[in-house]
Amino acid sequence: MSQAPALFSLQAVVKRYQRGDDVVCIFNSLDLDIHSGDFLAMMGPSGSGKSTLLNLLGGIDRADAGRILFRGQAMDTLTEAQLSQWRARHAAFIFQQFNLLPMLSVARNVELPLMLTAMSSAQRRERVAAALELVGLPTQSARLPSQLSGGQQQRVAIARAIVSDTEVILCDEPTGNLDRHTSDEVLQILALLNRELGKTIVMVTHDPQAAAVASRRMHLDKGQFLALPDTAANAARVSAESAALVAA
Ligand SMILES: Nc1ncnc2c1ncn2[C@@H]1O[C@H](COP(=O)(O)OP(=O)(O)OP(=O)(O)O)[C@@H](O)[C@H]1O
Repeated sequence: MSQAPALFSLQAVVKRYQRGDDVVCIFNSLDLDIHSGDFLAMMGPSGSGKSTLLNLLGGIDRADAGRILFRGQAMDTLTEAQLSQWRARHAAFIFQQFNLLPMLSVARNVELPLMLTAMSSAQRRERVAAALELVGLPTQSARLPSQLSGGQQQRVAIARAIVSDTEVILCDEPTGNLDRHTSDEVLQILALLNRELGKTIVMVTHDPQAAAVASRRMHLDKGQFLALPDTAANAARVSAESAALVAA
């Protein structure tokens, strides 16, 4: 029986940046498979290339050499317009700074990714309401981002990321601006999206407690990944989930 291809397969990926007269090599030959349903936490020193990798996965940046396959199809052959279409259908981003538009209401911020689709305004309203419900903010739709706490703003950003129902969510330090309690709330929502809706999540984080929520942890250093062992807490969670699945 043939095995389904990885969702993302990075093969001998090279990424370099020009810095003044120098060329800095971020990835010399990076290999990585990410599977559908993974919740992958990426850790590593500042400047090791974690955000660069998210940008490569999200089609915002391109590799200088090597291949990035999505479901077995090469992303590097796509034109810029095709890449934008691919992003709209397959990948959403969540950032440390939330990146909400301050002059738009919560509902309008969440609706933005749908404005490029053929959906009617009634369909868009329905989707926005469902997304805000899912992140626990059903009554905040008319407010402006500045009227919300940091944790609530990040939940709006999560609603915006899920409103198009993309299968991949790419998170760059999603809890970097939040206190512990609020971070935990945001992480629980991400875990729920992964567990209940099957979203594939790739999360860059410096926070070991955030990484512990993921099902797979990797450490990026000097252009290569090391898999990190499961924590006891995570192993217990995975085993409880497996037991629940077996019982179902
Ligand atoms: N567009 C760019 N042009 C030039 N250099 C860049 C560009 N983007 C990133 N870099 C450099 O590439 C390296 C990796 O950057 P990246 O942001 O991916 O690291 P990171 O691991 O996410 O860091 P941090 O944890 O501090 O966010 C850094 O040295 C950065 O300065």
